[in-house]
Amino acid sequence: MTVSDAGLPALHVETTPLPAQLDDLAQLVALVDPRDPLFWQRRGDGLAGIGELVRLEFHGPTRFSDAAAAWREIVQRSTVLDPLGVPGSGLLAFGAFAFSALSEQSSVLIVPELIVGKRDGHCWVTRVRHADAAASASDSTDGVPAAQPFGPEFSVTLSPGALDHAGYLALVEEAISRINRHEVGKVVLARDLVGRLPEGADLRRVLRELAAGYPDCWTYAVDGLIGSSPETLIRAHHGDLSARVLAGTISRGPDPASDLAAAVALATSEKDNDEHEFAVQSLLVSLRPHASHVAADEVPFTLKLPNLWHLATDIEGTLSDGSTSLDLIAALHPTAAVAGTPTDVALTVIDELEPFDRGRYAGPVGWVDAAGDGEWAIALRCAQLDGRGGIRAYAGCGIVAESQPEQELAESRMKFRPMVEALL
Ligand SMILES: C=C(O[C@H]1C=CC=C(C(=O)O)[C@@H]1O)C(=O)O
Repeated sequence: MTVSDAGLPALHVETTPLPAQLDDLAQLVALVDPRDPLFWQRRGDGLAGIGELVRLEFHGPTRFSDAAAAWREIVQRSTVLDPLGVPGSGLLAFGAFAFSALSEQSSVLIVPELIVGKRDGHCWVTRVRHADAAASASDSTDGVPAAQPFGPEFSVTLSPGALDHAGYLALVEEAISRINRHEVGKVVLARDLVGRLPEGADLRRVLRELAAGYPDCWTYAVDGLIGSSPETLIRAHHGDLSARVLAGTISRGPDPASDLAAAVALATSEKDNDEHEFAVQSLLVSLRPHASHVAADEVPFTLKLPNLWHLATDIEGTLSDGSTSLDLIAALHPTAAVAGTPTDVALTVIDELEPFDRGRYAGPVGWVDAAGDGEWAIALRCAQLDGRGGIRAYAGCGIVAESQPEQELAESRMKFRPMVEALL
């Protein structure tokens, strides 16, 4: 953490309901910083963060518990006036966590100065300041700040990074050999694409493309991590918990008949159902100590996205131990959808085989509020910006005994599509 416990701030937070004036999704995304956006959105509801009032960084194996402890302390010291009480109103921090305890990349919690939110027909603005700072003149105006016009269009071509196609095929072959030697049951292996953003690129354009193209996914931007994820790691609201596990993938068909055939092939594929079951079980095992009444459908459903079909299982439960959503992501990460099974062996294999640091790819991304409630996705279909124009996108595939390297390469290409197309 960059701030010692003693240095954790006391905040004054005030949410003001707004007349429903944010009907248009473009308006919400237009509010964020074009170069360093803080953003969270799904199905037209979302949160735009403006300004960075508090930034906490964490590293290593204690990154989640340090973040949970720091957040508890900040909440305890702060005053929150929130007459609305809907998910996302009041005090909140956006967060993004590194996948690996060994990552060089920091994990962050960021409290914006201003949050504009839209949820279930409610719109609001939340203003946050240090408790000992005088309220500024703008605090007395209840409106939404004016959006800056969008910058010029730009295009970024992504090309293979640390791992080219041949390299990825070899990696998958190696993973299959290890699975056949019973060293590991399933392992998720990723590859990367790299590119350069033009000077001054307006990232709101990328977010707008992602949100419009993937409205049922979580479109996010936190500290240069940008993407659109279909996978909900955990949502916590007043004790109700929900998660969506995804694993098992097939390409969309080019016409209705072949598209339906693809969905049926996925739903009946032993390989994909095995891969999926690993992921569901890993989430259930990690969630049960914190929840009662945990329920999951017995058979996965096929989730249709614009670029592919996934096998999906929705899980619900009731929080039983007072954990915050930060405690829960600590318990659930990494699921078998992004690591493998058994988790510790899969992590070692990933570490040995992948020739790059995953950074925050496949880590939790989302937000936490003053009650500890929050929404956290798994950071998939994403890219990380390095602040100097460099951009690195990631996509991975669950490898099991029946995997075919060429098919996994093709699958990773489909998973890159959201970012590749949003940057074009
Ligand atoms: C690891 C990724 O996807 C996971 C989520 C859904 C389906 C997956 C699969 O079928 O392999 C992966 O487990 C990724 O998109 O980079």
